[in-house]
Amino acid sequence: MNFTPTPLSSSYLIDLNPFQDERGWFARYFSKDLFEQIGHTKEWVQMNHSVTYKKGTIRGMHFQVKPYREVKMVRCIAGSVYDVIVDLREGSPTFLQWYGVELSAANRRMLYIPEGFAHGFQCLADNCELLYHHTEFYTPAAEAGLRYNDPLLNIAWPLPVTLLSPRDEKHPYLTEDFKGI
Ligand SMILES: Cc1cn([C@H]2C[C@H](O)[C@@H](COP(=O)(O)OP(=O)(O)O[C@H]3O[C@@H](C)C(=O)[C@@H](O)[C@H]3O)O2)c(=O)[nH]c1=O
Repeated sequence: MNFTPTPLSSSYLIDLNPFQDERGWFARYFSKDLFEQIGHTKEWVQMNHSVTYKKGTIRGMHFQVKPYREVKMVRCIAGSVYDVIVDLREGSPTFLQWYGVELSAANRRMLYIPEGFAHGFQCLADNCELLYHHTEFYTPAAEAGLRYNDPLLNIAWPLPVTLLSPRDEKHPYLTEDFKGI
């Protein structure tokens, strides 16, 4: 595995190093010792899988607030998505900056998302599948979200939006006095 820091501190793009032979390939995508080198010491307590049917659909932007903030690691195993994170850490030098990257079944990249970030993605193809690893349990009372099109974030989504969940249509817009999570 190769860990490449993104412009938002403590978040990483992770590339696999597959062993290839005539049968196919084999790759490790988590190893406690290697992840400790990037400061990851928590346990994954939940793993989720989503399928999104339609190109252009957005899911996000989601996060959990204290004391249920969580690290997430995401990986696309079918299709291709534009994956976006937003730094919501109070006092961070990159507060409210976003970073986007294509994750696909073909490039096998993963994104490591520290606590204090919002996360979302747009499907670049039909039938995209994502795997998520979480360090906290799903806690509906701690769930929160940002609007994908918040003018204070100005995220450059690559495609017109074809579908959003009713919940994602209703997240509040940020205000100038937002101090972070
Ligand atoms: C996120 C989540 C949802 N659910 C339930 C609640 C709801 O009935 C149904 C669908 O939930 P949602 O509409 O919130 O799913 P979705 O909009 O796909 O939420 C996901 O979005 C991406 C961007 C993320 O980063 C994920 O962590 C997660 O927040 O699944 C769980 O049981 N466990 C979970 O961990």
